[in-house]
Amino acid sequence: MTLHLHDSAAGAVREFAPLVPGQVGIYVCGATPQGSPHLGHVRAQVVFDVLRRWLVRSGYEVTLVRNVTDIDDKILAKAAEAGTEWWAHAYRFEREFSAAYAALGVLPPTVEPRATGHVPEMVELIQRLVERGHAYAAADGSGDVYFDVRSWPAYGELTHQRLDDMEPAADADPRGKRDPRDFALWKGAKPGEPATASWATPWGRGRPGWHLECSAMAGRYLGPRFDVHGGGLDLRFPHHENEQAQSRAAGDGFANFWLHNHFVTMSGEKMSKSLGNVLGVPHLLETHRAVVLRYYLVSGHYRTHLEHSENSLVEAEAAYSRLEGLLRRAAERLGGLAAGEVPAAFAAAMDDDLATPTALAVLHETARAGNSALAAGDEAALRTAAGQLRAGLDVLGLDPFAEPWASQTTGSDAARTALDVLVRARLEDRATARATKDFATADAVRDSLKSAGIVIEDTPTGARWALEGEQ
Ligand SMILES: Nc1ncnc2c1ncn2[C@@H]1O[C@H](COP(=O)(O)OP(=O)(O)OP(=O)(O)O)[C@@H](O)[C@H]1O
Ligand SMILES: [Zn+2]
Repeated sequence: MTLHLHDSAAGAVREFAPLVPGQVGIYVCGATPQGSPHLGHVRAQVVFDVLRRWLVRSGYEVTLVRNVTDIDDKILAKAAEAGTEWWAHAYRFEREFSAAYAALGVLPPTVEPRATGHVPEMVELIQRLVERGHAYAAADGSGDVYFDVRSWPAYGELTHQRLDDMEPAADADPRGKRDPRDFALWKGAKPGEPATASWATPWGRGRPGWHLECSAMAGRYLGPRFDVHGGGLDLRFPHHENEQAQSRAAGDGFANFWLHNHFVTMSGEKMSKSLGNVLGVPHLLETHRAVVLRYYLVSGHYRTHLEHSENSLVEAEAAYSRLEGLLRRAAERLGGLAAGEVPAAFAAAMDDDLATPTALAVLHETARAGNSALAAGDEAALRTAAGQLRAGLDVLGLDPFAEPWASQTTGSDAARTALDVLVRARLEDRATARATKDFATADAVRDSLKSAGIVIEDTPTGARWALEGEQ
């Protein structure tokens, strides 16, 4: 089977074929850094990071562009509230987003363009639209420039909507518009706004409309036509519909596939700053390992919502510890461990529209096979299973021996060595007690270790220990 992806524009799963053999260009809508990142924001980036890793593993060269919308009405409003410069506000939270992505093992994009650095590309795109009769300067002299939806019969094609059924675009004063559904490409500067928040254009000073930014940046780095455009489900309309309309109306083919991730939800509702039901990433990292948060995000299919609960993170910790535990024991037994090929069933699941829940189930099967091989002393089978497990986890960004996780465990490795010395001493006491048939003492040792979360397994070569959930 080859890779198949659900294309939201087609409303169906389609076979994926890159426009240029061997190369894939992906554009993912990044953050509007008006506040701190929450778990939902990170889910979106983890989803496209997994797609990228799977494409790379499948032999493609991937260019991934993720923008930062560093100028926006909400940023201006929040900065004014906080009494800071908008650009300082945006950059502060941009850094928080970068830190959250890095903490969860999201690989840096190939390039991360900021909207404010691409005004010339935006002006050029508007000019093309004006020349082709698809954009016009507002009649009220506000300096706004609008996309003329009636001039583009394909408007609505991405989300399968008819123009007549659509609501007015609420992004600017409707008085300057030819049609209330026309959306702003460019927003004229208003009195009282900071001078630094506007740029000179043929239509006067102003700042970019949100949709225009993404079209301009995608075009700059990926060209007029590219393979995949991604983002959260909430961006399908109006953001992505408008991106596609303006790029195609300007003569660009734009995205070949549209992928949309579903939400992290709480009580069934999208985790969202405006609803106030957010869990900040730094806050979650105080009580959960980053790799476990990532395991949890990957454990759901990207097209289904992921209802957050504390219990699901506890389950993720137990499930990931099982996989990690086998890898650590295998590395210990084999004196190191190389990644191998992913299991065939894992590849089939990933090719089936990134079916990560199935892919993870395959990895748990692989770990079980590894555990049996370990117990049976079959090193060849153990090497194969553990190598496959590492390869699969690497695709999901969860390989404990790869960065960023490998260096994070250095400290705990030292702690683990110390623990090993202490536990082994207790195991020797137990062995001595058993040898003298003092079973009461032997059992007391076992019980006291158990109450500390340490389980003992008696093997033909002596007793071994593991942390609960790891065995
Ligand atoms: N709860 C969520 N689950 C999954 N993805 C999300 C969630 N919230 C936002 N995203 C995605 O994160 C990316 C960056 O979003 P953006 O900065 O525009 O935030 P937003 O949607 O305005 O967030 P909020 O609703 O919290 O204000 C987008 O692709 C968006 O769809
Ligand atoms: Zn976008």
